[in-house]
Amino acid sequence: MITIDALTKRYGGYTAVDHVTFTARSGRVTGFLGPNGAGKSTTMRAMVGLTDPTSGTATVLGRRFADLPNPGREVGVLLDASAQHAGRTGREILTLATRIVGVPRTRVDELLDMVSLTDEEAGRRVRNYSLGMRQRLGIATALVGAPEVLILDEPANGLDPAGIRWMRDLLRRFADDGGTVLLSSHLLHEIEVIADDLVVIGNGTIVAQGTKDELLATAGTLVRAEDPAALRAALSAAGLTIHASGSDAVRAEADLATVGRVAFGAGVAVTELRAADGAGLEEIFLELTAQTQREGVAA
Ligand SMILES: Nc1ncnc2c1ncn2[C@@H]1O[C@H](COP(=O)(O)OP(=O)(O)OP(=O)(O)O)[C@@H](O)[C@H]1O
Repeated sequence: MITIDALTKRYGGYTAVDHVTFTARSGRVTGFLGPNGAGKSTTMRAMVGLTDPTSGTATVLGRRFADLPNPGREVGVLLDASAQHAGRTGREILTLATRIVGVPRTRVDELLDMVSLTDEEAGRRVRNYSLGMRQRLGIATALVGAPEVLILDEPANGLDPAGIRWMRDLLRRFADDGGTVLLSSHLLHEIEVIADDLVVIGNGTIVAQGTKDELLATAGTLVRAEDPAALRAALSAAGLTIHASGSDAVRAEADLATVGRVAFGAGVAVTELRAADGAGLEEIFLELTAQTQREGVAA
């Protein structure tokens, strides 16, 4: 379990993280989601003692990271897959990690197997690794001490679709065995298939959190009609909050039955009616974090 309580980090007059509070629970994969510069890395660095909070606390398994007796046995950390020594081979890096954490060298082959790096790949220097291979090696390094908690910053970066599926299965098994997983991403699609819970950060503050299912439910209903203007008018007249979705569809903040009834009552012929699901969640994410989007995405 990871507990973040009113965590604030200021750099001079700039507040990078502002009273952030959330919990990543054991047995769950928690996705930490936010656009570039939202404060994800700063929060994660504070969790593992690399950044001193200005105020507030971050604890892992009930203790500050610095107070854990052998952190490598309790918490696996991957903050930057490119931070490994480029001149060492993958096997050398893992062997060193086993010595630091204090586990038998035989663990290296188990780990290589776990992250699907072949013997030949493990013998190459890291400077010749693709980003995806670096991520696999980084995840293997995080797993060296068979920790209870995993903290991974953008671990899906550089992974191809098969790699993302592999990581999802690995993290799922880890959580199903009772582990706690916190992983960050600025891409909703990467995280929504993996995460059970979501914490959304924008501009240094938490803008939404809950189970993925809860957040999906708030995504509402996607509806399309032959006459979009009549549909919008009917939904608005019924007091529903609506958002444009694509060129002519509408996302309404209401359940399927309500939206269907309103359209039927107004005599509007509907051509599509479904739960807004992932696409809706993406819109919510963009709306919630709109102020922090450099590209100025409209809410
Ligand atoms: N050492 C520092 N000094 C000053 N500002 C910093 C420092 N570290 C981070 N920041 C600022 O704090 C804000 C949050 O940065 P952070 O790296 O936590 O964001 P992020 O959500 O991880 O973004 P990304 O998805 O781009 O990695 C940014 O505006 C960043 O410029």
